[in-house]
Amino acid sequence: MITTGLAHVFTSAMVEKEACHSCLTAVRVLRVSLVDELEGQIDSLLEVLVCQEAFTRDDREEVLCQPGPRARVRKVLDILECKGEEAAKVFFSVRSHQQLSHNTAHPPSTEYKKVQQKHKDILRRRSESMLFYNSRHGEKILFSEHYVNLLLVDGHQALEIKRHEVLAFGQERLSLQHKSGLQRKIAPAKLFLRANEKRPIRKVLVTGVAGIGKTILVQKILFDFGGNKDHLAFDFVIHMSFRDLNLIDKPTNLRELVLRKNRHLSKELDHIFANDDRLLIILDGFDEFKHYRSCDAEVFVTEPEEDAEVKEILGSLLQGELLPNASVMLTSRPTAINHIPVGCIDRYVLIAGFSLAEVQDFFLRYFQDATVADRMFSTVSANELMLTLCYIPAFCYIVCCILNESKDLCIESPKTMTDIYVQYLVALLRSHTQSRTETCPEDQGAETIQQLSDIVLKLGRLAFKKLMEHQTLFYSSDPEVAGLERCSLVSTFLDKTVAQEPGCTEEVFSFAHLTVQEFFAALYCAVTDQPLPDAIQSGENQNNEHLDLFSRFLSGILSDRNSKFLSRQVGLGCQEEKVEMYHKKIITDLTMHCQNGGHILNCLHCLFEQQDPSMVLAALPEFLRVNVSDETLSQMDHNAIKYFLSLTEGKILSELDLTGTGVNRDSLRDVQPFLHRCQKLWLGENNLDMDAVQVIADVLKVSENITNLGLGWTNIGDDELQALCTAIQVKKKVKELWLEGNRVSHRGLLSLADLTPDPLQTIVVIWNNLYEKESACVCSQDRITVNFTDEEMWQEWGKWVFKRCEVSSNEKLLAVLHKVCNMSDDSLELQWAKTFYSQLSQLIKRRIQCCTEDDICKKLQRFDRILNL
Ligand SMILES: Nc1ncnc2c1ncn2[C@@H]1O[C@H](COP(=O)(O)OP(=O)(O)OP(=O)(O)O)[C@@H](O)[C@H]1O
Repeated sequence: MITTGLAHVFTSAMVEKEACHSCLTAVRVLRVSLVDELEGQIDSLLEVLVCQEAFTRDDREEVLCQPGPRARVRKVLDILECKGEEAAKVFFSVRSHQQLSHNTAHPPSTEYKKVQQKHKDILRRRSESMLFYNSRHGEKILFSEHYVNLLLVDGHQALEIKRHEVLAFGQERLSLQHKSGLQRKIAPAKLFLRANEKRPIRKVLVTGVAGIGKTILVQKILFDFGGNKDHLAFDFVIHMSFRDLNLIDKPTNLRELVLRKNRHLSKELDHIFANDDRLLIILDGFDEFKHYRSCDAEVFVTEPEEDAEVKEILGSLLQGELLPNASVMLTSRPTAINHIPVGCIDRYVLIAGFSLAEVQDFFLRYFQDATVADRMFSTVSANELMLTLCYIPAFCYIVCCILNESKDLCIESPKTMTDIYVQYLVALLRSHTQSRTETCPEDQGAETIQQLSDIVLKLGRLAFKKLMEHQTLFYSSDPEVAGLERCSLVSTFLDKTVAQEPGCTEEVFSFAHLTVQEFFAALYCAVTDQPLPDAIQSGENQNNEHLDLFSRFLSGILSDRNSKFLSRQVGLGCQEEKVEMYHKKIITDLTMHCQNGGHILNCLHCLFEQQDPSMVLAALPEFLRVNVSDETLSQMDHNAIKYFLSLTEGKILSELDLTGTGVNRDSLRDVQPFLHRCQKLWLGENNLDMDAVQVIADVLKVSENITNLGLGWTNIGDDELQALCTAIQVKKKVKELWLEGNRVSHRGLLSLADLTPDPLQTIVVIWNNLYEKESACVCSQDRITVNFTDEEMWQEWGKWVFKRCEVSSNEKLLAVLHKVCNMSDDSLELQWAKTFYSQLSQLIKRRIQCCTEDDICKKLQRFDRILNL
């Protein structure tokens, strides 16, 4: 134990006289006055002596056996005399602390108050500009105008919640933030207060992933304290950052550490330390401390003037050996927290970032103009993936910068998801490598571009391997993860949660979001000789939906502009053969899906990511069939679809299948300019109100092409049908109208009567509000089908559905099976139905044989059983 600095151990004039002697002599000389002085605090003094191991438990028992406090003090002094000089030193040090904290009862002097005000003014001045990533030197962005509330919550995060968050998208991701914050939200000013807590909260650890706002929270506390706005009950707040502390490489002491940046405190520092219960010390960025692994060493200092290594001084402060009553706020990324001395933290706080309202507020403050902010925010919300990561303020900031630059400089704005992620990666790498190497001379130059790209590749490898294994959480025991732990940059991208399992705790890592993992995986695949996953190489839609985003990112990274950008910024060049191979693959897939009507959405996204119109010309399929059915489409999906449709301008679309995609009036208006080019337009299983039907009617009025229109299960009633019939009358092109599962009654059927047999040759109205007798006269025209009797027509239908099933993934196949297995027994007796269902059953069996996912396999088996009953 280091226990020097005896000048502060003795406080009275008498002590000064004795200072030349040893502590043991002082115990003897001061015996009488010590008994008087300490009788009121002997119990607490005794506890501290035991804690500091100057006294054993047996010593304590011996003291406590004495009758009354004065006798106890005498016993302590007796024991000290037996123990010798070291123990006497500790005793005086403890006594000195007790005296100092006793002094706090005195009202603060005028000088103390003056220095306090000066310190506040300085803090306010220092924190009034926002510390934005990459903000230009001298640029003044007012903190008060740009700070957005951060969501602070108590405690650790459960693993299940973490898993859910890593997988949630867009609005859902941001509303999870909101919900999880509701019960546990803390205001920055209340960090050191907790209801129902007997023990004071002195040591608070604030954690959160890279860029979540830890440093900005520190700034907020300093800013509010400086402006007398906070309600933190402290006289002084002293801020130190580990980046800065890294520059000190010789022994120093707490007094010097404080004065380095706060010379103005020198005159009153003794009093500030003496009033340590009114002092808050903020230590920011523990994970950046070059000695963070050795902070829990058992070497302590107990006096502010005692020289020691920085890590020893800070370790003592955190563990309450030095200024035991001072409050300390420590911030750190989760990666480093298990190097924080165990047991010293009274409260764990997690910064969860922004929820939707804060993201909007951020945009408003950034753009400073409500209209521009709204416009920019809608651009981001239209892009679900982009919105997902906006819960991280740094991401939010980078997105705004990118949008702003493209607005101001008229440069190309980021068009695709990959563009944004690439910029995010580069901005984080730049910001973190610069600041770290600048402040760690011993590391200087170590993190060269080469090393940077090595780390990115290591992360990419981990992301890729785990993605292929369908894993989003990785345990520290995994060798792949263990190999990464020692790189400082890794924590910029990997988030750490501590999992509490019965009997043990384990660290669990994840990327900030699954999309970030997919991005890194794609980057790895693009720049190394790692072969493409089989499922992607084959171009089949089956069993590879979990790789959809991965393949979009891959396409984006292999695109000309992003590959050049990445090679310039991170030194990672894409493999030339891969660029070409992927190019060809997109063209082949596009052609194939257009021809066979397979689900094409992901392929359209890959095309969109490339932003190369020549690829569509190269594809030139004979038919244009665009099947994006059975998936609720987001705005991003619409953008990819529209991009393709606009590139094929002037071409007839043999089919556009928007079945079960959640389209409504607005989304139909969005694609309206393209709809008239369709021959077959399938819009079934979407809830279509009169406004949506009106959009379809408008298209029908001008289209020379639409011959088949599918509106099954769209909740259409007689009025909507009437509107459609009027529109069909204009061009008289529609030949087939599918209206199964709606609310059409006899009245609706009457409005169809005029359109049969010309132009409408087939109208399917099974499962509507029709009663046999009533509709018998209209249905006597055999063009209108109200049940399954028309063998030939249903045979055609069966063929069409079956073809679709063949090119569908297992998940889509299951969605179709849900629909088509809902038939009455009578209908199943028909010949077409027998053929159809037996083909289907064979297809299911084939799929079961090569299905690798258990749950899907079980569902397929269930349908197989139903079909074979
Ligand atoms: N509350 C906030 N209001 C406005 N902007 C914020 C806020 N919090 C963070 N930011 C933005 O995010 C950036 C990163 O924040 P900050 O440096 O505080 O993150 P951090 O958690 O300390 O990250 P790291 O662990 O990487 O050091 C800031 O530079 C700022 O642009």
